Amino acid sequence: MSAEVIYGNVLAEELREEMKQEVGELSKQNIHPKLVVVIIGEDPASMSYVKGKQKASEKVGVASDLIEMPESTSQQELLDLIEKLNLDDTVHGILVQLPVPDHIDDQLVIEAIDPKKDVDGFHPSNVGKMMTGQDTFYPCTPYGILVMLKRAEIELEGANVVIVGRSNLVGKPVGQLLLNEHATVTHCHSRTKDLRAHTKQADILIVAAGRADLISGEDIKDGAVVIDVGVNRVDGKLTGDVEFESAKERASYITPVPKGVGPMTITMLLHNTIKAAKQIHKAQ
Ligand SMILES: Nc1nc(=O)c2c([nH]1)NC[C@@H]1CN(c3ccc(C(=O)N[C@@H](CCC(=O)O)C(=O)O)cc3)C=[N+]21
Repeated sequence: MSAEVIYGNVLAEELREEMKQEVGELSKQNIHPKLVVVIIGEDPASMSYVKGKQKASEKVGVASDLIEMPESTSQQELLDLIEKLNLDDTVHGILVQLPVPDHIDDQLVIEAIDPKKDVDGFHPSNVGKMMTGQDTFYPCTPYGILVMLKRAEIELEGANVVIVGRSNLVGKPVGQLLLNEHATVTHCHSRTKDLRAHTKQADILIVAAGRADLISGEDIKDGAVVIDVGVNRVDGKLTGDVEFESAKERASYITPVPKGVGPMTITMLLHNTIKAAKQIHKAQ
């Protein structure tokens, strides 16, 4: 078998076209969705994602401001900036690019963002809503994965989903979203005994461990759906957590890196920003 490749960039393009129409409609009601991205320090990888966000926003017609702060920014300065953005009625979405430098407590930063503007879906209030099956901002990468699976018409109800990685950004929330869709979810991580025994059982395998080539063809079941969330730089090239060529031979569907989950993450960020603007202005 050779898997069908799910190109996130193609789906992202379609969704962005739809969102562009919606932004056009909103502008007639004098609503202009605006995202502010805050980045601290000059990590080249972070800068590259942030540039992607700026470009996509422009295409969709979402205003996107970038605030670049030096590595030496104090925690209080950052919290003050967030407070100012919380109170600014023209700002609908606030994203602080993670990771932040070590001298800043990331959880404090996440909790400082007004949950109504928390387009990353990281605030405990929004995480709690997601966990209890309420409508809220879902974290962008998990939400992007859910949309990809649904668009490919992959059966989620009763599916054995195995997730490798348990971060607050991806592993934990993607499991929650798929549990809400009635999947049977197993979370694996660095302390899991016999990882392969688990991954081999997966109808849908989601790999978000941050280790290049952690998973290869021998680790997956014939006909599995493989979602690669890895973003590793190896010799300057972006690569996933899945050894693509061998996995592709076994899988029914597979996402590549790049052009897979990444572009969908950005798309769902714009979706959340539009949603925030509508909710703040109580638009239809
Ligand atoms: N508060 C916060 N929210 C985030 O959502 C967040 C974050 N911090 N910190 C970093 C991670 C990583 N992330 C990516 C988004 C898009 C691509 C993406 O579009 N990648 C392209 C290629 C980009 C390239 O070539 O560099 C692709 O996969 O095709 C990748 C990674 C969002 N993150």
